[in-house]
Amino acid sequence: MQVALVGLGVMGKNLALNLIEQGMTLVAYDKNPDAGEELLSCAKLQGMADRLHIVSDLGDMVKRLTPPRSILLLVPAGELVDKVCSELVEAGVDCDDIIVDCGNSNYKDGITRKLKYQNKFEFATMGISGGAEGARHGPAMMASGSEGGWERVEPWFEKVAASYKGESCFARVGQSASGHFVKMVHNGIEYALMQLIAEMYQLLRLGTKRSPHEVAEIFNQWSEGSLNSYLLSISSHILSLETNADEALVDLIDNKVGAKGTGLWTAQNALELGIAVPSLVAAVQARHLTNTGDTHAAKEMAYAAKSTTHVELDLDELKDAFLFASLLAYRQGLALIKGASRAHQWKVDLSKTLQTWRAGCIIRADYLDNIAEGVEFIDTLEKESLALRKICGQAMMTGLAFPVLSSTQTYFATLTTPSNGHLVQAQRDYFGEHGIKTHSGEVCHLTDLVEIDAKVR
Ligand SMILES: NC(=O)C1=CN([C@@H]2O[C@H](COP(=O)(O)OP(=O)(O)OC[C@H]3O[C@@H](n4cnc5c(N)ncnc54)[C@H](OP(=O)(O)O)[C@@H]3O)[C@@H](O)[C@H]2O)C=CC1
Ligand SMILES: O=C(CO)[C@H](O)[C@H](O)COP(=O)(O)O
Repeated sequence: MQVALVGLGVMGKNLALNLIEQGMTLVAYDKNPDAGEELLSCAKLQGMADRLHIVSDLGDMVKRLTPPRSILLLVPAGELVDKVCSELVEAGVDCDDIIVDCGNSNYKDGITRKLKYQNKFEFATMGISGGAEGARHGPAMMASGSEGGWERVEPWFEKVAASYKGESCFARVGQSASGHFVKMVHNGIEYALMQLIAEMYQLLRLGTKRSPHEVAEIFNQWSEGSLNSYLLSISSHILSLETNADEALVDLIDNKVGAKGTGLWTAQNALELGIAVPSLVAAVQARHLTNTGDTHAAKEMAYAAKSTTHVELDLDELKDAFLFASLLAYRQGLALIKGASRAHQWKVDLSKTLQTWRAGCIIRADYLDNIAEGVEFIDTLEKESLALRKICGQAMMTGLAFPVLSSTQTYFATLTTPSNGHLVQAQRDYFGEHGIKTHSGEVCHLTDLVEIDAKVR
C-alpha cells in the first residue's frame, strides 16, 4: 500500500515512521526541507528508509503516487489546510483521490471543505490523539464520513492505531466531519482532567503542606490502582523530577498556560448547542485566568495575596472525589457528542467513540472500562459523590481556586437536587413578559395566575 503525508513536524514525522513500520510505502513532503531530512535520517537509523520517498514539492508527490491516491495532512489547522488542498488540486489530484485532514481542525471547516472540494477530490476528516509517542507507536484515530477511498486506507489505519484488548483504536465514529468534533471534545475532556489533576496537586501542596515529591507519591499510588490514567501518570512523573540543585522542576515553570483552540471550540459549541459542560468550560477559563495578570484590566484591579488555610484531608476521600470528578468530565463530553450528533444527524456511535479512547490517546484511563458499560453507572457511586461534596467544601476553605472541582460538584448537584429555575422563570416574566410555563404545562404570564396591583419599579 502506498500513501502520502504532508507535514512532517511532531505528529507527521512520528506517524510517518509508524506507517512505514506497518509496511506502507510512504511519499512524504514538508515545506521545510530540514523536516524531510530529519525523517529520512530517523528512518535510516531504524532500517526502514527503503519504503520512504521524500519529495521536494507537491507536484512530485502527486506524480509519484499511483491513482487512486491516498494523501494524509498533518499541517497546523486553519488556512494552511486549504492552502495545501489547493496546491494539491493544482498538482493534479483528481476525484477518486482521498485527502484525509488528520490535524486538529475545526469540524465546521471540515463541513465547508467537503462541499468546497467535492468533484475535485474526496475530502475526509480524522482526529488523532497521542502526541509524539502515540503517533509513533499507536495513536487513537477518530475518523468520520463515508467518502470513497476510506475502504483503501481503513485496514491500514486499523493496524497503525493503538489497540486495546485486541481491538483497534481507529474507528469511523459517525458521518460528515464528526471525527473532528469527537477529537475536539476529547481535547475538552483533556483540558478538564489536566486542570483537575493540577487542582488536586495544589490542594495537597498548599492546603496540606506536602512537597511536590510527596504529591507525586500519592498520584503514583493512585495510578497503581483503578485510577490509572495517562495524565495522572505523567503528572506524577513531572512532580517527581528535580534539578541538580534538588529543586522541584515544577518550581521553575511559569504559570501562564497556552492553548491552540480545541478547548475553546468545545466550550463554544456546548454553549451554542445548549448542552451543559461546566467542568470543560471551567478548564478553558482556568487557562485564561492564568494569563490574567498580563491584562490591563487585571493590573488596574490588583488584589493582595491571601494566605492559604491549612486543611486535614482524608486521602481515601480525596481519591474517591478525584475519580468521581474525572468520570463526570467524560460524562459531560459524551453528552455533548450525543447532543451534537442528534442536532447534526451524524449518527455518532458512542461505543465506537469510547473504543478509540481506550489506548493511545491522552485521555486513556483504566476506569473507562466502567464508562464503556454506560455512563449511568456514575449515579450509583454514592460514596464517591459524597466524597466530592466533602472535599469540595474543604478545598473552598483553603481560600485557593478550584474551578474544575467546584464546577463538577455544581454540575452533579444541579442534576441531582431540586432546581430553582421556577424563580428565574418568574423574574423574566415579571420584567419582560416573556411568559412562564407552569407544572400543569400551561404557558401564561404571572398576571394570569395572580393579581399584581403594582409592579416594583
Ligand atoms: N502535537 C500534538 O501533540 C498534536 C498535534 N495535533 C495536530 O496535528 C497537526 C500537526 O501538529 P504538529 O505536528 O504538532 O505541528 P508541527 O508544527 O510540529 O508540524 C507541522 C509541520 O507542517 C509543516 N508545514 C506547514 N505548512 C506547510 C505546507 N504548506 N506544506 C507542507 N508542510 C507544511 C510545518 O513546517 P514549518 O515548521 O516550517 O512551518 C511543520 O513541519 C496540527 O493540526 C495539530 O493541532 C494533533 C494531535 C496531537
Ligand atoms: O491534540 C492534542 C492532544 O490531544 C494537542 O497536543 C493539542 O495541541 C492540545 O491542545 P492545547 O495545545 O490547546 O493544549
